[in-house]
Amino acid sequence: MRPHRELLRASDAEITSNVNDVILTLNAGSSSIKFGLYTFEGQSETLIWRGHLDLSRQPSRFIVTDLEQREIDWQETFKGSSYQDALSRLLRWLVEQMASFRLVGVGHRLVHGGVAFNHPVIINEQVMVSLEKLAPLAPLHQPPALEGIRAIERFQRELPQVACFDTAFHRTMPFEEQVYALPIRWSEKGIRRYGFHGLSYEYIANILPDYLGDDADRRVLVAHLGHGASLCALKQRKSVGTTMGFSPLEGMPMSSRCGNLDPAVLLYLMREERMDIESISDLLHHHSGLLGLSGISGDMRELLASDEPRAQQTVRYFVWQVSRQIGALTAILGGLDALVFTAGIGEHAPVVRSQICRQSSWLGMELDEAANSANLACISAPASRVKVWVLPTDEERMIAHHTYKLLADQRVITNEKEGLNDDK
Ligand SMILES: Nc1ncnc2c1ncn2[C@@H]1O[C@H](COP(=O)(O)OP(=O)(O)O)[C@@H](O)[C@H]1O
Ligand SMILES: CC(=O)OP(=O)(O)O
Ligand SMILES: [Mg+2]
Repeated sequence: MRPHRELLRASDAEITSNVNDVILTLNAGSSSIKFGLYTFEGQSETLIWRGHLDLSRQPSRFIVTDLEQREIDWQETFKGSSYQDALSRLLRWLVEQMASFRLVGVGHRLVHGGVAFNHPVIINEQVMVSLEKLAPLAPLHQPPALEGIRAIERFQRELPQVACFDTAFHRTMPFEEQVYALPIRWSEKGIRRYGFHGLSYEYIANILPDYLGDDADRRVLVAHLGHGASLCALKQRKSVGTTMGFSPLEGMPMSSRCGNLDPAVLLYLMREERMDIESISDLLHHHSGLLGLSGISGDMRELLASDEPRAQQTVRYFVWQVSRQIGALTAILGGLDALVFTAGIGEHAPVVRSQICRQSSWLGMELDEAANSANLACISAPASRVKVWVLPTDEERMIAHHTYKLLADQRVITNEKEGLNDDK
């Protein structure tokens, strides 16, 4: 199940770098930071270490693993539980590693790129001003990512940093997917559907031919089911529709986010319950979804392990809503050839996959339950008309790829190999 690195090659055949030069990737989430360290030999990136700082449980955890997923550093707890504390812990660890490596660039996942950012960009002050303006549209993700950029700037001022956008992959969606039925001037002002999880979908689109062969270009739905959850409809491996919209709140219910909601509910909460903007935002982002419905947990692992009827009802609700959206996006595609599960729930919860496929069996989807339980790559029965896959996503690799390519194209990273050889 390892990704086919060839597909993620930089197109410029000239690009090479010193093997000790590394790029750091940062993927800031609402309750975690995922990071990776990559070297670039020739034209393709190689992961050295990846790590995870989990702030959702106390004590906060800092874990670093190598290519074989062996833990190479493990700090059960570190002082404090804020995003700042986590970043400081990460930067301290990085300094310890710099005896063996030279950090030449940092790539960040920026959830929101608005209409302006269709491609990765090198970050400067002007870019930062634009990104800060977009922060209110993704309050769980954009502020921590911006904090990460500032922290790296304080750490090493001259280090080039690159922003890679979740929204960029969805710019191929047609007009019908990109606008709301508001007077068109609102769309021109940026009140439109952007879509998210784009780096994850781009990665899956890149590796699809390895698994699906020629069928990769047919009608494919990707279900990114993690802490946040969305679906993306792919035709010729380009996004033609997605469930998230203006912000990562739209679409399916998520860990603590509500998903689709009649806008009249918000008007009611303001008018009748006298709720202010901050409390509504807190309700929709932090207290809704699986957590709000079950009253138990927003973590699918805990819901699946619980005997409480409300936990089981919440899992059924999630399955129902995902299946509903599978039907809607299949209509946009005009039929379905393959369904791909990815991200935390998609990759690790066979029970949820099985229930979703059972509810979508009317589409011609039939699982091989043994393959599903074993988390194999192809989990559909041989006779299934719609093929079903489990493909682990890798947003970090996508960020590393974009960062290296952009910095090399712009000659911000230079080829020092010859110089090194001369020294020998
Ligand atoms: N073994 C598992 N079974 C069920 N759900 C799981 C499992 N492992 C992880 N998850 C779910 O995946 C979520 C995290 O997914 P992930 O893609 O890492 O999300 P994010 O990037 O948004 O933090 C958790 O909230 C948890 O509900
Ligand atoms: C956009 C989004 O919801 O991201 P995540 O799933 O990482 O929270
Ligand atoms: Mg994620």
